[in-house]
Amino acid sequence: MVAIETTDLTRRFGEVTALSGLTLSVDEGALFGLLGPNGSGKTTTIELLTGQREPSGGSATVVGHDPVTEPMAVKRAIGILPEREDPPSFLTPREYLTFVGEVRDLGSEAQSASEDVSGQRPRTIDDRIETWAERLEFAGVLDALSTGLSEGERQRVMLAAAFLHDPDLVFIDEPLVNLDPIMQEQVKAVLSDYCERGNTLFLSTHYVDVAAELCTHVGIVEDGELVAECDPREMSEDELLEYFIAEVGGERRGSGVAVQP
Ligand SMILES: Nc1ncnc2c1ncn2[C@@H]1O[C@H](COP(=O)(O)OP(=O)(O)OP(=O)(O)O)[C@@H](O)[C@H]1O
Repeated sequence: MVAIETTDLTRRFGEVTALSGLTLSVDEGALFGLLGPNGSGKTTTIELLTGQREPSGGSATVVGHDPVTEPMAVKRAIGILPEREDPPSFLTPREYLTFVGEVRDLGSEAQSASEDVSGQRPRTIDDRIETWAERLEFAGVLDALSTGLSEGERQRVMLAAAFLHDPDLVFIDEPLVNLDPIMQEQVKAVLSDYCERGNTLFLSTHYVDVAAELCTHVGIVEDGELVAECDPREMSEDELLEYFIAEVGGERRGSGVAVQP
């Protein structure tokens, strides 16, 4: 089954073509990585697929829904962590996640009986929050004001918010920014585990090593165009880096092509 399908998806901002004729298919259960240098159209793609922006041309289907005509159906079915999002500074992570849980209708009996990504069956929103806080190691700051959280702690709270309602499909724009190497490993394990359970992840990243290590399918974008697709499991990280460099212009550019420090 296909989770995401796009045909000639295009978005222009005045004179700038942020995305040009993207045609792509992502299977259910894939850990898909949209890999591209800065300004190549990754965030715009996520915005179009999640119904946050309308395309200038082309079409898309996300878990069977059109993000232009059925944005609310798409919103209900997915989780999302945009590139720059923080919990509100005057709320604690627990308060914020409780709010998200209420918005996601997790208080109802039917929802609270469902199995979450960890295979457990949390009964209440607070059980879910505790489970994610343990998994992503922010239990110690659950009741602290978010204004005092580190960048990495905020990122983990927002990750928990994206997964809280056990969606079948999650979009994450640059999943590992702001995380220390130990937390990166923890989050990678959560993401892989999520897909091994048959769910689908759509990541955007400009880090080749993230795509090489995590993804089952990579699409390389450059100047708003999909220039190549590959299975990173069939190549080493160095080979993917070489492939990427060859596809995005032949030279390694400090601003865009990157392996994490
Ligand atoms: N709201 C906007 N108004 C005008 N131009 C925009 C807007 N959003 C994006 N763009 C332009 O569209 C192009 C693609 O931007 P986008 O943010 O999708 O790239 P990206 O691959 O996510 O970049 P990065 O890795 O730096 O986040 C860029 O040239 C950007 O300047």
